[in-house]
Amino acid sequence: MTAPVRMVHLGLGGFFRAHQAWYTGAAPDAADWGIAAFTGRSPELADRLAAQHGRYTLIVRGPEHDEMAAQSAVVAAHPGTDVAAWCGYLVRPEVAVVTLTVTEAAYRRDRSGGLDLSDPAVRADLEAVRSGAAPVTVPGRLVAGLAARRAAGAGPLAVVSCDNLPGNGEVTARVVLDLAAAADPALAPWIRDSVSFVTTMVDRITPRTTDDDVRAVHERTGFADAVPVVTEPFTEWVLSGDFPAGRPAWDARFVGDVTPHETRKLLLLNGGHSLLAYAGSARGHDTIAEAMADPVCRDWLSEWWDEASRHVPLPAGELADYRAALTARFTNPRIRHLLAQIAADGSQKLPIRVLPVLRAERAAGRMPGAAVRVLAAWIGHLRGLGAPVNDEGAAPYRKRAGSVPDLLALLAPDLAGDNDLIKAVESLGRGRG
Ligand SMILES: NC(=O)c1ccc[n+]([C@@H]2O[C@H](COP(=O)([O-])OP(=O)(O)OC[C@H]3O[C@@H](n4cnc5c(N)ncnc54)[C@H](O)[C@@H]3O)[C@@H](O)[C@H]2O)c1
Ligand SMILES: O=P(O)(O)OC[C@@H](O)[C@@H](O)[C@H](O)[C@H](O)CO
Repeated sequence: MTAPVRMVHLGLGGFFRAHQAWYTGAAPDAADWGIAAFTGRSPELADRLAAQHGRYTLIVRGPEHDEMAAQSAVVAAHPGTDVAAWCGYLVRPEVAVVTLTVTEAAYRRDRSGGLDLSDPAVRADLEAVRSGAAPVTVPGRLVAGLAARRAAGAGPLAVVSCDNLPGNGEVTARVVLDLAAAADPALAPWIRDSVSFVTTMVDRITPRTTDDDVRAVHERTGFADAVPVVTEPFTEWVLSGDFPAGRPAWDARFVGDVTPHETRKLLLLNGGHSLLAYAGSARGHDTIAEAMADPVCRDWLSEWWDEASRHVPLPAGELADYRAALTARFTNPRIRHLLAQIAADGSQKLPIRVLPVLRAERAAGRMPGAAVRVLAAWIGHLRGLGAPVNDEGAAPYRKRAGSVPDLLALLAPDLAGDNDLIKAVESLGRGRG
């Protein structure tokens, strides 16, 4: 029997299906928790998944073999443009949880961390929310859905961001409340009272599915699955916040403060990924595992982990274990995690994954060679080295990529007067030719 829809997801992609949907399907009360999932933008995955009634295969790819399991937590799939269907779920009192995996850029923040009200798409959505037309951005869709819920008297619910952003619950609350306050003064107080913005650390490496994966699923299971998902055996989910209308009995960790866990993961795992994406692709590698087989990249990663670990508030033993586990995960030769996939949206990722270490090290009077290397490698990438640039926010940085001081003035104005840092970045850039 199909589970009733009690969860709604925005950003239907690989990671959501390997992580939140997997946790929901594996929960002891899975029969009570169906998910209606919406793509962020293009309809393609929704159409393909809907044609399979939401069913897909999760390929859990270990270093030696694959395990394949049919997944059924997703009971409806819709294109993100179907705002009527989106609001149609949010007005149901039994819908208790909204999850998000929409990428860092989709939160549309300005430099202060609030909603970027100068963004034309945000301004258009402000008008759309006011006039009852269909919004396009993620904050716009959330606000439209919450306005519909309020009007229907459907009660409180939880919004759970699962994107790689520090304080992703607070980030989501801020952009939603900024838009709501600008659109309808009565809506923001209702959201403050009725919506719980849960903060999470999510972790499961999920590379893009390839045609070989599609073929392998068909051969092994007999199911002609057009949209299987590949992931690694490791998985982790740490959450902090309330679920006022209930939640599935996920086998996750619930804590008062996610910060130490997210700092560990964002700096060591994601920061390490970004280092390899820019510096490793410039050395001719295509995947994380290939870069890990290069002793030069391995040394660079180890330097980064030494530097970043100083700024993770966890015991040394725990960090050593995490590094060992990360090494095993990154060297899994059967996971083809493309450096080009990880390199995308660097202008959004560097400030989160690398700049906190750079700032803290400079404040302590040290020159952090590894953080400088990631920055120099990203600048090299903007100049055309390694993985191609796939980043909507990159244009102003590309214009300034010829000058480290100009680029720094835009990326991190507080560091722009640091001449020693500028020299260090420039000299690494020269060294890389
Ligand atoms: N892939 C991983 O290993 C992994 C692991 C942990 C967390 N995450 C988080 O999940 C996010 C999605 O990763 P994925 O692997 O599922 O990617 P994906 O490309 O498979 O899916 C991304 C989804 O986000 C939507 N989207 C992208 N940009 C958007 C925008 N500007 N506005 C609205 N929607 C947008 C897409 O339409 C799609 O539905 C990542 O950005 C990251 O924050 C991913
Ligand atoms: O998903 P992104 O684009 O934010 O970052 C790319 C990778 O660093 C990321 O997806 C990791 O694989 C993931 O965070 C592991 O849990």
